Amino acid sequence: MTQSSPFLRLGTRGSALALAQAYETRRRLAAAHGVPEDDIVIEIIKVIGDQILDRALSQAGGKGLFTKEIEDALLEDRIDLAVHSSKDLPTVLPDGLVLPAFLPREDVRDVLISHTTGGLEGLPQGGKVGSASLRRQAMVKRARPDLEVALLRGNVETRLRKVAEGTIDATLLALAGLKRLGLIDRLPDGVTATVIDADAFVPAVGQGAIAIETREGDARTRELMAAINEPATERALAAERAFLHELDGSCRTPIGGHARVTGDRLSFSGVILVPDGSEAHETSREGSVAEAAALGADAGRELRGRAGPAFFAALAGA
Ligand SMILES: NCc1[nH]cc(CCC(=O)O)c1CC(=O)O
Repeated sequence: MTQSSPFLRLGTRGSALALAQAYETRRRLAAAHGVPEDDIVIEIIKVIGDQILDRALSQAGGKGLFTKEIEDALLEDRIDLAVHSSKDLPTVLPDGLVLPAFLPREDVRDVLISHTTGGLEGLPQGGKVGSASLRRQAMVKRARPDLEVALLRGNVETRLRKVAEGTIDATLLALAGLKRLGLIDRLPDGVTATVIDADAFVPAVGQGAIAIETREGDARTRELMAAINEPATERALAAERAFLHELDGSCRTPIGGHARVTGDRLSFSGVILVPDGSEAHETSREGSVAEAAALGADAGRELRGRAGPAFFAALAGA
């Protein structure tokens, strides 16, 4: 095939993690359709979220900061598919875009990176935990009110280095990211990784799952994507994204949502917290995978009702 007509044009951010996900997607597509990997061209697209490193993204406009420029490229027909961390995707897509495939999910759990062993319980009294995630900050405060949480942004390697250098006592990262980067087995000297149970520390909606976005009207690409979709992950994401959609489109709510699919059954756990961890509301659902989105939405509505307007008003003013 000539360079002017590749089999597919794949768009991605340029971070090491984004590229690892793009390569995995390309590998699966090439294998599924019997084409050389070189026929799937990777276009690296700069996004605003990668350039804002000095403040919490929730303050900089929240969701969409990692996706806007890539979605523009899709809408303008400069690429055929975009590869995203599901976690970074808003629950409402721009008109004309769809998510026709989710790849088999990596481990959904968070990992505590620290000098000490014993996970969160092993951290020193009053220790400092760096994270840019409102969910992780609130869950840390809930488990250990004595700990100080500090904003820590930057890519995975930068965050690991901050712990290694002792600027902070610990940080939390997605195990999925560490695995995809091959970092889990070569952490900097002196730091330990402790995987945290997903029931105790509910992961972010979409954590560990790669989502493929395409134009709604591009039947060819959508059909090509169907070959790499994993239904169990797609169903889990339907539940989690419906839950998130009921509660927050803005990325300002500390929120966790996690669905597990076993055969045709789905179980879902969701939690919302206030940023200092002093208040939390949790719920769960069990049901058929066929009603994934309805289960997630119903769980979201329950928590919205239980938390009440004052909970959300306090977040908006935070
Ligand atoms: N917000 C950044 C981001 N988006 C997805 C991942 C990890 C990979 C994943 O969850 O699929 C990360 C880094 C992290 O949270 O440690």
